[in-house]
Amino acid sequence: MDKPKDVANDDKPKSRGISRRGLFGVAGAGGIGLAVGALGVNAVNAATDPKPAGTIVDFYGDHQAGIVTEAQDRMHIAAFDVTASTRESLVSLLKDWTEAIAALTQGREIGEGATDGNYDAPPDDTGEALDLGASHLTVTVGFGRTLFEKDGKDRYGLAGKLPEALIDLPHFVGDALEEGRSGGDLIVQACADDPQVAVHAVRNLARIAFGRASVRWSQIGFGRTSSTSTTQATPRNLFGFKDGTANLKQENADLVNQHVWVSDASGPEAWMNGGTYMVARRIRMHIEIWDRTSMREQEGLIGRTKKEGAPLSGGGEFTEPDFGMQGREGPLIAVDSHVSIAHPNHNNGVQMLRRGFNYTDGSDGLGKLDAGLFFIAFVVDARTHYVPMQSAMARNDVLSLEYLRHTGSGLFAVPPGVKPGGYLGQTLFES
Ligand SMILES: C=CC1=C(C)c2cc3[nH]c(cc4nc(cc5[nH]c(cc1n2)c(C)c5CCC(=O)O)C(CCC(=O)O)=C4C)c(C)c3C=C
Ligand SMILES: [Fe+2]
Repeated sequence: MDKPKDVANDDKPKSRGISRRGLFGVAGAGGIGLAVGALGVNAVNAATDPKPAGTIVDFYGDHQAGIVTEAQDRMHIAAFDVTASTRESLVSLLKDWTEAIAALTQGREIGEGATDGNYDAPPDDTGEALDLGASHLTVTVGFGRTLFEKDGKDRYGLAGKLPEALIDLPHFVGDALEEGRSGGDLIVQACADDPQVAVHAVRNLARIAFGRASVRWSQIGFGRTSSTSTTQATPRNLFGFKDGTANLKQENADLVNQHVWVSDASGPEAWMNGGTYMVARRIRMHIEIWDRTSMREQEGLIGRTKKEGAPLSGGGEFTEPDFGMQGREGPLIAVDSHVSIAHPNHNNGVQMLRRGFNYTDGSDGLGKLDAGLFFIAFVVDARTHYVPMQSAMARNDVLSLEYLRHTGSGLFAVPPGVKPGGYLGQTLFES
């Protein structure tokens, strides 16, 4: 099946003027796979009017949106396995995605729209986001290690451009990773105010990818667990604690430049300048056990108060923790508490930009909620900014040891932002 679909994409008309009737006329002979593959080719050349600017996050810029831009409340993230048989076909996918994302993030319909196309063909846009506006949609795209090299094969001539920082994350103590929730050649993180807008974006990008990439895993997140701007209130995670208090915030550009954006890559890695690395971990939380844990123990495990999110050493939510302050039985913030283990003072000064989401996927076979935190962090280098902290947590953080289980994992190189007329990943393919 791979070949005909690729042929459909690789043989795409050079002129954008081809009619959908023509495309589907050809597709009719080749079956539905060809039809949808062809749709992806021509998916975004007719645009409806942009929605009011108030809910639009600019897609174009030096960096991709969806990183330091204000964290929205809803997310749909999907990893893809690339099935394209040529480099050209992969590039055509990234170009089609770029055009589609530029439209979607402005609240525009894809292609000829959800209702205005050929009456005898499936609509270009699936339609469920009609009337919902842009909803602050951001779509952030990244590349997994396997895009560069898979099973010893350099499928797309990218092996020489594999950044050293795009490692296979090591196994951490207690990891219970599921293959079907881990890895992927491409990642697409769609965040929005409205869940249907985020789901619509991923669904339509998957549709455009048909024949060139297929969804490997996906996750819906329903509530943000971080703030990325000082203008945002700190949300709560499913343990009921404020999460994101000490997060890196967009207003602190110096720290963001130091800890998030790649700026000194050179030679074959220069394409990553302006980019970053996304760590994604699906972390199941043992909600039922937590709910039977005393308030004293809950606060001790986190190292902050539940109500205000203030450090147990005193002050308000944004007071710096004082790890030396002693109580009757030792430090007020326990050395094995989560914030102590995660604090930059105990991690060589490193910080990360967390942008995770609460999730629930119903209940497991034992009647327990399959719920937790889909952890996402953006870092300049996971080798310095994630692996040591996660190793320490996996070994010493009582919260992690007793209440958390990592079930999914991924590390992705997120290329720089797109300039008008350019496409996602252009620096990788054209440098
Ligand atoms: C390896 C990195 C981290 C993982 C994994 C992680 C999981 C995780 N965290 C919470 C709840 C909270 N985390 C908080 C702070 C915090 N967490 C990390 C890193 C990881 N967390 C950092 C770097 C920090 C900031 C530390 C600091 O500088 O003080 C907090 C406190 C509030 C806050 O600052 O955000 C909570 C609460 C859960 C529930 C969880 C996995 C499910
Ligand atoms: Fe944390």
